[in-house]
Amino acid sequence: MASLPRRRSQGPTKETEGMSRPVRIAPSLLSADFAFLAQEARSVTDGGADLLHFDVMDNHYVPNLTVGPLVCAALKPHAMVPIDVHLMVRPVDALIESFAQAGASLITFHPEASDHVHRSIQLIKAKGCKAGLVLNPATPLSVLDHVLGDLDLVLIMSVNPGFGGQAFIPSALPKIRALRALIDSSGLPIEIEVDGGVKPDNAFELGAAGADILVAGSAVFGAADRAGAIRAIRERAEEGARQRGA
Ligand SMILES: O=C(CO)[C@H](O)[C@H](O)COP(=O)(O)O
Repeated sequence: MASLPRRRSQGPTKETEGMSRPVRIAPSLLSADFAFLAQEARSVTDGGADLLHFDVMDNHYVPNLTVGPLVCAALKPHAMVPIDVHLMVRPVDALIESFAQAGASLITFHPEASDHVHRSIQLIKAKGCKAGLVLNPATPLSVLDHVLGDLDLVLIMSVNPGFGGQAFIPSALPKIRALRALIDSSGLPIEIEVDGGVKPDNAFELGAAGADILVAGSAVFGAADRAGAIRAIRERAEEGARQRGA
């Protein structure tokens, strides 16, 4: 498993003062041309992507149907960066081992889709992957109350899950700020990922709110210059992070 670079949740040190807080970009393959998945993945990793975001939808937990572990395993040899698997399936546990074997580095799931959230998190970690919990727009931060310390990452959905190309839901911003404050006060090295409607236009606000990883589907795969779109999202997000003092 490729390990994800980690950063302690802490303010600027003497060494990092004045430096940009890194924001990683994870293009969502949901917006790629699935007939040419390896080439599509290559186009964004050559363009500077830090992760490949792999959306798994079951037409049950969410109203769409995408791909499973076979496709993830087929993609793995062509993925030059870690694969970030977002499970939008219910139940989740049965698929965790398959995706770990298929080459996922990070697996995220929705608390509403697991009968035993703590057990699902431990299962992901036992299979050697980083574990993340996904919060839908209407899911409160309080679901993190007793599991925050077990997580590597929290994914804030800024659209309702199921489709690419939706409009960003603005209430995600105060939620990201509140989560940033919670994580910073805990001192834990937990990252914040944001998914849905991410574009160069809102990347500054997302970086300023405290996002560490931005998922972008249509804004990257729909751009004539994919490398330019990745660069623009990252640069604006890092400007935002600097403004916040991160
Ligand atoms: O998880 C998702 C939808 O459930 C997608 O990753 C997300 O919507 C990305 O697409 P876009 O950037 O076009 O909004």
